[in-house]
Parts: sequence; C-alpha cells; structure tokens
Amino acid sequence: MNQEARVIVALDFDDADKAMALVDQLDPAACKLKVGKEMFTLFGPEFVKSLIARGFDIFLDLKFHDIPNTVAKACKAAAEMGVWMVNVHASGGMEMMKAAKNAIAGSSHPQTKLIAVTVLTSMDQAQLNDVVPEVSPAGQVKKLAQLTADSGLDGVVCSAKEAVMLRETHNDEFLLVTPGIRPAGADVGDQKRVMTPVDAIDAGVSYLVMGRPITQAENPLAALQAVNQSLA
Ligand SMILES: O=C(O)c1cc(=O)[nH]c(=O)n1[C@@H]1O[C@H](COP(=O)(O)O)[C@@H](O)[C@H]1O
Repeated sequence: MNQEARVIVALDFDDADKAMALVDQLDPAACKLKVGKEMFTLFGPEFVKSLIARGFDIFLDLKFHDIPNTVAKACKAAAEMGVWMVNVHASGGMEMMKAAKNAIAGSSHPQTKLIAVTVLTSMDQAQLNDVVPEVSPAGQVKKLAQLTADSGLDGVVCSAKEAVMLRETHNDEFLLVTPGIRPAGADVGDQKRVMTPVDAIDAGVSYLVMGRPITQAENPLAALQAVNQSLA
C-alpha cells in the first residue's frame, strides 16, 4: 500500500492477549491503532509502547478534559510516550486547548498531533439538548471546530455527517477524524451519527476510526482489507 493508512482500528479489549492476537494480523502500512480509556486503564503506557515498537502509529484516545495546567501536563506525558496523536475535549475551552498544544510543542516529541472532540458520535439532538439546550449537533460541531482551529490544534473528532459542512471553512490540513463508521448493513450499536467508509472519505474525512466492525468481525483482517479496498 503506497498511500498513508486512513483507517484507525480502535482496540477496545479488556484482554491484552486478545488485542495482541489481532495486532499480530495487522500491518502498520494498512492501519493505525487507537488505544482508549479501557485498554490504557488496564494495561498502561507499556502496552502503548509495545505497539509503537511494532511500528504502528498510535492514537491515544484519552479525551482529556480538565483545567489547563492538568491537561497540558497529561498531553506532554502522552507525547513523550511517542504517540502519533492525542485528544482533548473542545468543550474544555480555548485556554485549555492552547495550553495542551504548547505543552506538546515543548515536549521531546513535538510532532504528536493534537485534536479535539466536538460532539460525541453517540449523541443525537435529544441527548445533546439535555446538556446544551437549543443547538443542533451540526451547529455545536461547527462552533467547537472553529474554537479548536482558533486554538491552533491539528483537527477535530466529529461525525462524518459534519465533514462536508466543516470542509466549507477548514482546508485539508485541518484533520477530521471520524468514529461512527459503519460499512453498509453493519450493526450500528450505540453510535447515532454514522456513515459508510466510502461516503466519509468522499465527504472530506481525513481518518476513519473503526472499532467493532473490524475487531468483532469473524475475520478482522478481511474486514479491514475490504474497507481499504473500497477506498483505493
Ligand atoms: O474519540 C473517539 O475516538 C471517539 C469519539 C466519538 O465521538 N465517538 C467514538 O465512538 N469515539 C471512539 O471511537 C471508537 C468507535 O468504536 P466502534 O463504535 O466500535 O466503531 C470507540 O473507541 C470510541 O471510544
């Protein structure tokens, strides 16, 4: 594969051996990997470092959301682990995002990308309005993406449904990383704002985050290959 891998496989396992059995089948040229709250809480930095040692780009998805000083220090620690990408919640505000960005820039691994979560892909209008009244998911994503760009971050996590709208104001340098990706006919699970891989890339998405459609497939490698072929 000559093109950079666009699929980020979400390793959401409660068992490191099961995760490694999957990783053993995967090629760093064909996908990147995401380590989230479950696996990081269970297996920590050593697990992340073992994946980096195998040549994978790692998105450390811990969605930091705290006061600026705390988030900045957490992001610096993540960058110094050698991860490719780390994230915070955009709703933490500009001061928090700028502090995080500056901390990474001053770390020993300043190339680590920093992106911000806008509105979780598991939220629909009703759930969002329980938290923030009288806004649509698209409206809230637009506002938080602008705040993220103004804070100097590398991009956002959003749903692919918002990609076309965001590409009207943000060029390709601004990364759109989208979970909630489901091949046609796949089980949606708890995701609400979903799209197929091909439609997402056509809409201007930079990277597709895919968990269960690959990790829970009977043949995960074949599932990943089918996605990559559909994008070729
Ligand atoms: O930041 C994320 O990665 C994320 C943000 C978001 O809005 N929605 C979302 O599903 N995610 C993550 O993306 C992955 C999606 O997994 P699947 O629904 O199994 O494909 C999970 O690891 C989630 O934690």
